[in-house]
Amino acid sequence: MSVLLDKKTPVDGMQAQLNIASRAAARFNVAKLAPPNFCNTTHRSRCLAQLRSKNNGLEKYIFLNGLKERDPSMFYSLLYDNMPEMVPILYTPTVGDACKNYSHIWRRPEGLYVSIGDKGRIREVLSTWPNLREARIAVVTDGSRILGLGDLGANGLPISIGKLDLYIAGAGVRPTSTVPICLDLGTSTKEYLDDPFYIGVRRPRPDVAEMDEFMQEFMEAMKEVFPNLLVQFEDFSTDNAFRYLDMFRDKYRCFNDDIQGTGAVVLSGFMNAARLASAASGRPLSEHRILFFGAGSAGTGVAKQLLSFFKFLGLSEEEAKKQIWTVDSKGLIAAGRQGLQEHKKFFARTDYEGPPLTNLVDIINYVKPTALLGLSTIRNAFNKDVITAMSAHNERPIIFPLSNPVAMSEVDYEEAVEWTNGKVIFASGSPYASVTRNAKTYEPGQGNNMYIFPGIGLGTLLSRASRVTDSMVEQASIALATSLDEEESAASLVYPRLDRIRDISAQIALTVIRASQNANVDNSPNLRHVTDNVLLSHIKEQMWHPQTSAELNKL
Ligand SMILES: NC(=O)c1ccc[n+]([C@@H]2O[C@H](COP(=O)([O-])OP(=O)(O)OC[C@H]3O[C@@H](n4cnc5c(N)ncnc54)[C@H](O)[C@@H]3O)[C@@H](O)[C@H]2O)c1
Ligand SMILES: O=C(O)C[C@H](O)C(=O)O
Ligand SMILES: [Mg+2]
Repeated sequence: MSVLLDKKTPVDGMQAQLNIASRAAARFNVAKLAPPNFCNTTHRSRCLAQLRSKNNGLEKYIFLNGLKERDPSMFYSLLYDNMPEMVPILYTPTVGDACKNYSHIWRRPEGLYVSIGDKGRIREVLSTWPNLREARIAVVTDGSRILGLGDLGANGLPISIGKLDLYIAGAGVRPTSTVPICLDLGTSTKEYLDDPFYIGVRRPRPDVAEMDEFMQEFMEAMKEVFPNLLVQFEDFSTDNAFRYLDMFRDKYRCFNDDIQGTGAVVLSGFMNAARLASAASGRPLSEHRILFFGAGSAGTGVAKQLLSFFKFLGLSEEEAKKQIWTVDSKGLIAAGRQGLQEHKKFFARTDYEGPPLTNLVDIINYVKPTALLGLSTIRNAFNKDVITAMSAHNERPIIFPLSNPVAMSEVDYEEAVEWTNGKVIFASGSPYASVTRNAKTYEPGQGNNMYIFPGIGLGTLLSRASRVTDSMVEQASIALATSLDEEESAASLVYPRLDRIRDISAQIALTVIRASQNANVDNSPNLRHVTDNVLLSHIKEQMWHPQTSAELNKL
């Protein structure tokens, strides 16, 4: 049985190695040095009250980070029970602030840095990780495109930590089996190079050849040092994101969250959104027209995955491609444009030969899309004119401003509701609160890959799949789309509520395991011969659980 799988054990390993304080806390109880009226249940409420007393997101992040160090069992227990409140702090959007300021708020080592200077001895550096034997999932960033915030260099580590917290809380992956990694290759951001507190190497980023050599050595060393590891690539700048996925996906157990995870999560939300829009307009599903504003790693990854939406309806790949238009900073992407980057060529329109179309409203009036998806990092790009143009063509326009964090969102929920008279079908990358208008409450969806990667990871680990195949990712997407319960469907949601994420991750893991078996990349033969019900119970049994408050009390 895998080490991911022990249930209800207190957290130690990596935490204990890095957290002398947590051991001190354990001794504190044993030695009965607690204050006379100390009780863990009250202390739990005290911790929550302390969290809520902080004035801003970054302060809350720092508080939670400290709690994780002092008392990891309490931290995970609180996170598990309060995901809708705590996820936006540990993850998007506040993790963006934590990254930007990481060199200033840094308190202790909490992940693995592999620097460009380590080239030639990366294996040795990786071997210093405290929980070598237990390691199962690494989230690896090079800090070059953190959310929509640009090149944050070595400050990118919190994004890996935040993703892994979601694996732990959202899929029951054991904390000691997670490995947050930041590749410290320099930064092109002058502000950091000039900052006396900057924690990374002070140099510009390497050229492609040097970076490729580094990455080859890194991935080989990862496989040697952590033979059971799944690698999730996160927030690499677009060219590198595509290149390393292509270079490594058939050789190592890895996937790229921004390309594949985002593709899967948006396909899933789009399937539900298209049904709602078609119910209002009577338009056949196969006639949806999708306009992407932003054609980077995320935009292109999502567009490729959305081909499946049309293929499920019987369209060929060529026919499916015709339903998709892409826009970058130079306007509508047409095949005739000179110097198109490689990843933009696939969706470049061959049927547009006019002068460059650069204004989004003009593009909408030309394409007449049913859906507008933003992955551009351009705040407020979907202004009132844009949303009004979408409304003019659609009874219920599908508007997904997917850029993160909130400060990069193409449109805020309140405005989208206002400008469409409440008709919008909406999902954003970062969380928004519900909106009440004319006594009616509208609830936004959150189209964030956080709904997908925990289940893909869990399924990959339990099946011991040697690769993450396209079919595993696609099946994950379908499982998410069909996971809405009755109440969520009745409320016309396009994604399930976050507090159900564990159940959903289990469902996703099941389909990922089945897809790995169908692709013959699985290495857990026992799981092949059980029914889906038995497999689902097995998955749930394998999930790690933080201690409950009653269990904490017994310590
Ligand atoms: N919701 C999610 O789960 C999710 C997942 C991954 C990425 N994202 C977000 O998507 C955004 C983009 O990520 P990426 O990796 O693709 O980044 P990127 O920098 O590679 O892509 C940005 C794209 O937007 C285009 N763009 C920039 N300015 C523009 C303008 N003025 N007009 C039109 N297009 C413009 C660029 O040409 C490029 O094609 C980020 O904010 C990221 O946080 C969200
Ligand atoms: O990190 C997120 O919130 C989603 C996504 O991976 C992103 O890069 O924006
Ligand atoms: Mg990302």
